Amino acid sequence: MVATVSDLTPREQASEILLKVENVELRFGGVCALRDVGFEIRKGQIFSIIGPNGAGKSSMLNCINGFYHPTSGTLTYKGRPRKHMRPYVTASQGIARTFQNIALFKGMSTLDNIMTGRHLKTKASLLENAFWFGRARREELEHRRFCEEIIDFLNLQHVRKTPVGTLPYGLQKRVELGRALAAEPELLLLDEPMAGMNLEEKQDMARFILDVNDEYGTTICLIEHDIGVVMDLSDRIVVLDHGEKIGEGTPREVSNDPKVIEAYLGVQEQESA
Ligand SMILES: Nc1ncnc2c1ncn2[C@@H]1O[C@H](COP(=O)(O)OP(=O)(O)OP(=O)(O)O)[C@@H](O)[C@H]1O
Repeated sequence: MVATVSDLTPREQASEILLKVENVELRFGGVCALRDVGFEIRKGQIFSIIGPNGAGKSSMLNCINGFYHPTSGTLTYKGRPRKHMRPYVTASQGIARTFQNIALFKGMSTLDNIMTGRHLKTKASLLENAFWFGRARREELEHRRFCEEIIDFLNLQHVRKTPVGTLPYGLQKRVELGRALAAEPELLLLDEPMAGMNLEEKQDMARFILDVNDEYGTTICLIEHDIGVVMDLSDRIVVLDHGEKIGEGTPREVSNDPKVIEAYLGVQEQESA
């Protein structure tokens, strides 16, 4: 199926390509999760991937952060094509992500969970860390200061010492965002950050995503089923269906694309009616 791809706005053209996905195919035995998928994410964009259940959205994020390896095709990040890259390598190159299902240490506090996002920034040796002297001590104080800034930024001060397992769902999702931000990502992958949230929690999360993009300059790749949120937040959207790209463009272009309406948006409307 040939997807409609619209022109970029002048602002998008002016910013460089951070991630280029070309002809990516991903197979699990007989299941083709992604087939010939391609798109570009430019620096500073909020880029969304949408589509029905099983369309291949999470598989795409998993390819970007190195959790899955495409069967064929290329991913080029910051100008360098890469193959078979492990998640810790992609993380060290500035790609962070949150998960569809919350993946936090439930018994640990908000601050300690966010601190775990700093571990790739640690340079002190095992010995220095074991005895907490010299570089280890200095680093931990710097990391703590950085994480406290994130806590302020995300309005989590009132729960900074609370074990995250006792927090309401919306706040846990916010802590997960904080942990991803602690890694100072250039590209932040958000897998359904609003799933299971009430309206107020969604509005808060949408505001934080915009603030992260605006204040930290972080490029964001978002998967989200709430179409209203996607249309409000995104600079550009790619639409997948059965592993194939069926549309791409601005929110307005995508929402007027007959193929996208037939495969996804029309169904969404019927479901919410
Ligand atoms: N590890 C895996 N092993 C086998 N099949 C997989 C695996 N991961 C994904 N798939 C299959 O790939 C296809 C795409 O799944 P994926 O989770 O990427 O879709 P999705 O668009 O994220 O769906 P949802 O919106 O429901 O999360 C599905 O058919 C799924 O069953």
